[in-house]
Parts: sequence; structure tokens; C-alpha cells
Amino acid sequence: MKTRPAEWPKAREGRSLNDTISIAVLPGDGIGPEVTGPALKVLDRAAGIFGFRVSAVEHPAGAGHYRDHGEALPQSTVDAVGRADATLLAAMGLPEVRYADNTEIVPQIDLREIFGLFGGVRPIRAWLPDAVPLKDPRGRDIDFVLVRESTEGLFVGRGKEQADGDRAVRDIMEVTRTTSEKLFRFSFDLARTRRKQLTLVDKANVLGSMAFFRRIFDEIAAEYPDVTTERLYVDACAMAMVQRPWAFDVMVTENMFGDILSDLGAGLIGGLGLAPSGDIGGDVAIFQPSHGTAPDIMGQGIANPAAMILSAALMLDWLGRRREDERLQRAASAIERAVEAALGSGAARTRDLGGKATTAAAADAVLAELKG
Ligand SMILES: NC(=O)c1ccc[n+]([C@@H]2O[C@H](COP(=O)([O-])OP(=O)(O)OC[C@H]3O[C@@H](n4cnc5c(N)ncnc54)[C@H](O)[C@@H]3O)[C@@H](O)[C@H]2O)c1
Ligand SMILES: CC(C)[C@H](C(=O)O)[C@@H](O)C(=O)O
Repeated sequence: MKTRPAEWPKAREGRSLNDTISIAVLPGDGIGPEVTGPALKVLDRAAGIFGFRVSAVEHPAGAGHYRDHGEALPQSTVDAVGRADATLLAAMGLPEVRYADNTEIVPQIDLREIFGLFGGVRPIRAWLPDAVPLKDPRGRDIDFVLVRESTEGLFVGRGKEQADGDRAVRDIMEVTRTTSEKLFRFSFDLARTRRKQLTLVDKANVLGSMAFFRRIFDEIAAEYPDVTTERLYVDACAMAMVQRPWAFDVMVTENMFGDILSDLGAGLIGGLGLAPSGDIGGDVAIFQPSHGTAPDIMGQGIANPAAMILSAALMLDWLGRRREDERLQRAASAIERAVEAALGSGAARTRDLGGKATTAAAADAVLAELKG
């Protein structure tokens, strides 16, 4: 049985092979830049060990850039993301920087929409078993991947709200056949590389868009008779995630449900500091921790860099599969093992995990464990 946090279905088309991977780096706001440095150091070291090179170029975007320059996502950054082999993004947004309608600056959502990054892959795995808050010992075996549709659903109405004067505001929910078919095939393919179980999470008992979502899921399920399927309503799923999280393999859901449930998942394994993610489209993918800019701890040097480092590992794994380059996949596995070992020894336990390690010390501990 595969125990890796995520296995990507093989790309149908890959970019050209060479020894250098070009990545666009978007450090963003708050603790974003604080966890970016460690992740780049680990990437660089892994590249040295496994015989490839990383060319990383930083680009601006985020709430700070909006506050200082009047734009959240410069076109030059969008172009760089489009050109790069992959993008590593830390976190964006600052609660005090807002648009006139009081919403926040969220260029990460713009990027998902611009590049059609429909597959939000959020692996939830007990990297540090002691950090699992459940008393049931099976919590130590938690290892599932939540696939969050990331371009439509309840987020589609962003900026298109219908206001009825000052009495009400209506948001829109949209589920399209094209995106849902891609999303489900992606999720079934992912399940096939793991334990062959896929859970659909929806609200098909109440919302027409969700009933449509389920109908498309059922159609695609017929193409994958070897994958066991389960259908859960989102409320029941929230309970099941606490009662039997070890039983999940891959789950797939709508954008907003995935946003919420992936944080629940992170809570199950010790917090957002241990939760990496990848937003996958056709040819473009952006990897970023599931956490935000953590304004409550920014500037103190105590942020947990593990989620960002593990996101870099997911990026290498994705690139390795696309390019059919085992060096990148081996580097990804080595980074994951190093994070696990550094957490296990206590040397990478930052404050969120009950330890005392600083961001720099945690990163050094991971580097010390990184081996070929
Ligand atoms: N993907 C993203 O860029 C992203 C995700 C979530 C939130 N945000 C933005 O971040 C800002 C803060 O949002 P929030 O407070 O709801 O969520 P958050 O994830 O920033 O923080 C939630 C809690 O988790 C802790 N935490 C998060 N990451 C951590 C890490 N690496 N190490 C240690 N502790 C960590 C924080 O200290 C905080 O207590 C907002 O502007 C929000 O819009 C951005
Ligand atoms: C900050 C916000 C825009 C973002 C999202 O909703 O995607 C975050 O919650 C996440 O989970 O990545």
C-alpha cells in the first residue's frame, strides 16, 4: 500500500526534459517570506544531492503589494507563473488590508481561476503522530488526500454578488460539467495510485448544484469499477473526519466545503503548520501550504516551516511524474522523510507543536536529516 501523501496521475503531456527546474516563487505576506527561505534552502540541498538544479525567481503579489503599489497581482507575476515549470507560493492576505467591499486581497484565488487550477490537492497525514489530538491510537495512521475543487462552487460568485439595497446580498454557487468531470477523473486517478477508495462530499440532499455534482460523480465512477466509492453529505463528513479519519483515502468536494474541511483535516494532525497543498491544472501548478499569513506570529521567527517544505516536496513529486524524472521523485521522498525525522526527534518542533524550535532551527533540523 502506498503511504505517500499524494501520488499524481501521470501527466498526459510533459514539458521538455533538462536538468534545471525553473520555479516562480511568490513569498506573499506575513509569515510567507519567513517560511519561503527555509523551503528554498531545502530544495537547493535536495537538488544538490539528487543531481538537478533549481532556478528560483521571486515575484511580488499579495496584500502588502496592493497596499504599497495599488495592485495585488502584477501581470508580470502572472506571466512568470505561466512560464515557470511550477510555482511555490507561501501565503497571502493581511486582515487589515481590504477592498472597499470589505473583502480581503486574495490573488491566490485569481491565480487558480486564471490558470484553471481545478484540483486543490491537500494531503493530510500524521507526520508527527504525537501531535494528533485524537485519543484513539488509530489517529496515528491518518493518511488521506482531500481534493478541493478550486475554481468554482461557492467561490464563483466572488465579485459578482447581487445586492438588494442594504437588505440582502446574494452569492452565487456554480458547478459546471466540464470542471466536475475533470475533477472527478483526477480524483479517481489519484485514488488508483493509493488505496483505491474515493469519498464524494456534497450537499446533494438540499442544493440542486450539489445534486448535479453527485450525478456527474456517479457517471465518472462507472469508468472506475476498481475504485470503491462512498458518498457523504458534508455535515456527516465533518463528523466522520473526527470519528474515523484513518478510514479515508481520497475525498473530493466543492470549493468552499474543501476550504473548511481541509482546515479540519489539518487540525486532526496537529495544525496548519503540517498541511501542504498543490493547486493543479493542466500544465500549470502552484504549491503552497494550506495555512495563511498568521499575523498573530509574524515577524517573530517562530512559524513552522514544515507545511511549506512539504509543499515544495509535493511540487518535486508532481514535476518528477510529469517529466518522468525519478531524481525529482526521489528528492521529494527524501524531503518528506527528513521532515518526519526532524519532527520525530523534536528538533523541528516549533511552538505550534508544543516545542521551542524557531523557524530557522526547524529548517536546519530538516536539512540535517536530508539524505540521498
Ligand atoms: N493560502 C493562503 O494564502 C491563505 C490561507 C488562509 C488564510 N490566509 C490569509 O491569512 C490571514 C490570516 O488568516 P487566519 O488567521 O484565518 O489563518 P492562518 O492560517 O494565517 O492562521 C490560523 C492559526 O494558525 C496558526 N498558523 C498558521 N500557519 C502556521 C505556521 N506555519 N506555523 C505556526 N502557526 C501557524 C496561526 O498562528 C493562527 O493561530 C488572512 O489575511 C487570510 O485571508 C491566506
Ligand atoms: C485565504 C483564502 C483565499 C484561501 C482559500 O479560500 O482558498 C485559504 O482559506 C486556503 O485554504 O487556501
